[in-house]
Amino acid sequence: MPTSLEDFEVLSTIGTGSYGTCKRIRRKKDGKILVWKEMDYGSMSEAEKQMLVSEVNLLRELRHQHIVRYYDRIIDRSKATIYIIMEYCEGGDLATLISKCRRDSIFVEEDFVWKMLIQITLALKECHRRKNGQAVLHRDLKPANIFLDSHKNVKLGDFGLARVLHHETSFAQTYVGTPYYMSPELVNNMSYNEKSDIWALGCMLYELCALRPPFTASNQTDLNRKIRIGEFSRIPKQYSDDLQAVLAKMLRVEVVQRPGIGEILTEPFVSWRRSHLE
Ligand SMILES: CN(C)CCCNS(=O)(=O)c1cccc(Nc2nc(OCC3CCCCC3)c3[nH]cnc3n2)c1
Repeated sequence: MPTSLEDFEVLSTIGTGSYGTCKRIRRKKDGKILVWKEMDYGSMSEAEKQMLVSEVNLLRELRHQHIVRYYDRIIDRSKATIYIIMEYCEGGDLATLISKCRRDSIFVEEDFVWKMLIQITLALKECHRRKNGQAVLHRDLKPANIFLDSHKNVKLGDFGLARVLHHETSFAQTYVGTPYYMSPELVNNMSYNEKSDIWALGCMLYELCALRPPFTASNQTDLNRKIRIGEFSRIPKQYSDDLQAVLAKMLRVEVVQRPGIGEILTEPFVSWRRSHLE
């Protein structure tokens, strides 16, 4: 019996993202709280619909403790809408957490930053693991795509949907928000690669500490220049030199000098902390 909309009760709207609306829902048969993301595919071309189908199929394959779990999808042809049913992350997103810390002038605990580093790196490791030759590069690593569960563990979210939006129909979404986390290789119009996700992770962890991105500017040209130079101030003094050192490696302008997923996980103070976290 395929899943239908009637199997769920809509509880509230969490927010509207670049691709549609996210709602908190309750599954009637067992009361489980989930979310669904409503996407209107009415204005998509056949090619885009095909991309959406393949992205949702990739989502279905990603099973990992630090990746938001995909449950199911419902297609309502009468409304040209697809509902993607996913795990509900009670702790909200990292963007909201950072803006609250900035507003209240409180810094994130160093142990939480290390936990973020380890758990997001493990999630990226799963994504980069080649699935029949198809690497699922995230392409859109940013605080608004990192969610927390009820135990403040990381859940990397909104996979693939970011890629679907990089298609021309989502012109508006592509240019919403400043790409603070753009890597030097992307600024230089080179190809996106696994280490571009490492750069974005470095930017995100830096922002978690400093409550602002490592590179900021009032226009794209100045931002690109700063990213190409790659100079940034140390994270606030209450954070350790160890943490500063790891972030500095992840923010190396030269791709070949930037550590890969494996090197990060074998960094002495990362593996030590990892053993203490698990
Ligand atoms: C843009 N923000 C101001 C949004 C305000 C809303 N706060 S918040 O910090 O996201 C928040 C608050 C409480 C619970 C949750 N849980 C949650 N949210 C998801 O997506 C949020 C959605 C992403 C696209 C943009 C709109 C919001 C999930 N996706 C899969 N599981 C999810 N669990 C999120």
